[in-house]
Amino acid sequence: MGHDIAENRIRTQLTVDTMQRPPSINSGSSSSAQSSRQFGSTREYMEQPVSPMDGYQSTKVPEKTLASVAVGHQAPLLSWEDVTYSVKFKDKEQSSMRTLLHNISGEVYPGEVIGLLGPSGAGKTTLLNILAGRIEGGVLNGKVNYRGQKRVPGVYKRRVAYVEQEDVMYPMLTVEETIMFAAKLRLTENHYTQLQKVERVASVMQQLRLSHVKGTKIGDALSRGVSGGERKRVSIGVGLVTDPDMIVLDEPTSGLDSNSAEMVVELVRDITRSRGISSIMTVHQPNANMLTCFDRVLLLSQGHLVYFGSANQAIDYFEAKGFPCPMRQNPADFFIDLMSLNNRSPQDLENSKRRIEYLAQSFDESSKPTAKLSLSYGGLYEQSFMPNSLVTTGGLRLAETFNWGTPEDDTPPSRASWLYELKTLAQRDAITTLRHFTFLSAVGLNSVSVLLLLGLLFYQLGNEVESIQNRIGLFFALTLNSTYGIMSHYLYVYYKAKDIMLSERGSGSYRMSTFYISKLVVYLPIAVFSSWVYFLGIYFMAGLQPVVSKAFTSLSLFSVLIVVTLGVTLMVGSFVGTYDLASVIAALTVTTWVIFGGHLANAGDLLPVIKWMQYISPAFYVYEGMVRTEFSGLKLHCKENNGMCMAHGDDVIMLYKLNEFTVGQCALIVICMAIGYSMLAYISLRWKAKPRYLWI
Ligand SMILES: Nc1ncnc2c1ncn2[C@@H]1O[C@H](COP(=O)(O)OP(=O)(O)OP(=O)(O)O)[C@@H](O)[C@H]1O
Repeated sequence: MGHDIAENRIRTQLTVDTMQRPPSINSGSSSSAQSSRQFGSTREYMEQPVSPMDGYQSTKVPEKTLASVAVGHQAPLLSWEDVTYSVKFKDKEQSSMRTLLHNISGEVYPGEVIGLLGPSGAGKTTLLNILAGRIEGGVLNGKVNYRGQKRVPGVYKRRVAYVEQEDVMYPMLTVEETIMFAAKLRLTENHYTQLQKVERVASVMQQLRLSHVKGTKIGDALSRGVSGGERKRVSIGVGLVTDPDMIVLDEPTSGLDSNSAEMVVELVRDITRSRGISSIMTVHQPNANMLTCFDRVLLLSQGHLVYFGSANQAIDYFEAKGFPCPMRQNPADFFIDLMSLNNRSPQDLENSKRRIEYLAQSFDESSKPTAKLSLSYGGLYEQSFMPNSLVTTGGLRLAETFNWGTPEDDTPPSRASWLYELKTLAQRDAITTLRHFTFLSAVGLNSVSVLLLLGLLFYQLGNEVESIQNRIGLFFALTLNSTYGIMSHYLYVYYKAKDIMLSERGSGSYRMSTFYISKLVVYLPIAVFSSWVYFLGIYFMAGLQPVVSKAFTSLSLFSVLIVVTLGVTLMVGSFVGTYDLASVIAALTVTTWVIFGGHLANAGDLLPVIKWMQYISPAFYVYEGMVRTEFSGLKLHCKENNGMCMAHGDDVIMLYKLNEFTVGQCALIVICMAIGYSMLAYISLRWKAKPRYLWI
């Protein structure tokens, strides 16, 4: 019912537009009406062969012209000309270039909402990413101007809010916290007081109708949170809180029911108009109501621009081309059908290819006169291009009153200070980590189970000769467990955080260094303190030497091992693209450390060709250091009939050849490794996570 009303609204609007259009423009319409075919359904006429010239003579001035001149004296916020994008395409035999976008031109004005529509694979996301400055790889040609000038990446990415298809947010934060942290990170403390940020967050939540769920967690597949529509609105809120010039949304309606989807699109339209910003969004299959929210639609098919103008007039335009929209059909469905390849038979496929080719070619021809005009900045359009009775949308009208200032005024928004940024990120990391129930449970369970298992297994070892093997085994078990435990727990949470960082850094939210250090600041205390719990518990349960300095030395060595392991975990996590591969590499690394840790093979008896691996294993130094600390000065009880008795712990050290380094040297080497691996982790992160976007 709602859709029928919307379709009628579009059609009614269409009638008004047609009546108001200047005679020169209307003439095309009337002649085309005669030439348009009369088929029962969209499908039927689409399967008919189309002559490339059929309807060509009746081409009207495209709506792009109308929309461009509708804002006559207003310069576009963003304009793009002849954008062509190709990627390397690997066939079985050879690799060649495949062009995904062909000479796409257009522009968006302040206060305007543009819908990017087309069938799957048409190139919508590709074009959107190019316009948002988020395209990586391939060859990009053409021109994109922001406020009439070439885009400056550092400025542009902070002026444009990009809402990804997948909502990348911390599930444990509430709606309010999510938007508040975005405000804290992206609104500098020099320009905005805390109160102003709070007010701004409240206003964004109100505008996006999120106030009633401000205390609800975002949630994810594992924990319940806000609804899909609300989550999408939070993503939009994160972008809006910085007051961007433009908001770019990739499939904001995907996965939402039609009511929620409509609400999202309507809100974007309202915000665009009330704030005088611009919006561009891809929508896979908008219903008729959503279509009315777009000031203009940009229709893509097979990487070609097929139409760019108002949705109302698109129906008329296509009718002029010989493709009337069947009554009662959702115009958006009609557009998509018109632009889709029909694979039902080779003949259908051929016909649909020719139809798309024809539509692309005829739009390209008819839109040429305005392409250059739309890229000019600040200048007045020629009055002769301006029809007297244009139907402008609310958004476009609002845009006329919007004043940009001059491009020279366009200084980049300043950044928060390094310390403030670190404090904010660490605060956010602390909250998200402490609310991460699964993670904390895993860490807690590991500590308690290791304490109980090893504590009971090696309970009160005593000073008999048999305790030598048990002591050695205990130190091996401790190094093994701590390294495996750290890698498995922290690698996963780091990957999740890295995904969010990559998305947030795309908008220039914060520095890589603050992200990395905040992770260390939060992860290290949790990792170290949780390991102390079981280390000290086991130390006393096993009855190791009750000397404070020995307990302290072993604990310190063990703590540094935790730090090194965390450093290596972050290094693998930073360097390797996927979690699956990283977890395999991490497991392999720990296995290698443990194999060469000095326990499984006698430290002094390794072949020279592999002995070097011992020296890169932190487990080796920590193991040697702990064994030396425990056994030095230890008196063992020899039984009378045991001729091979070792009465002193130092003999054990000699027997296992764990006397290559002093305890102090072991500690120093592991501390250097901890610093080295942590730095390598940061360098890997900078190198691998550095965006390599193409800019034109
Ligand atoms: N990096 C790439 N390498 C090779 N092909 C690519 C690459 N990126 C996109 N494509 C191809 O380009 C075409 C357009 O992709 P794009 O994601 O822009 O389409 P879309 O219109 O957004 O589709 P959908 O609505 O299904 O998301 C598709 O055929 C896709 O497979």
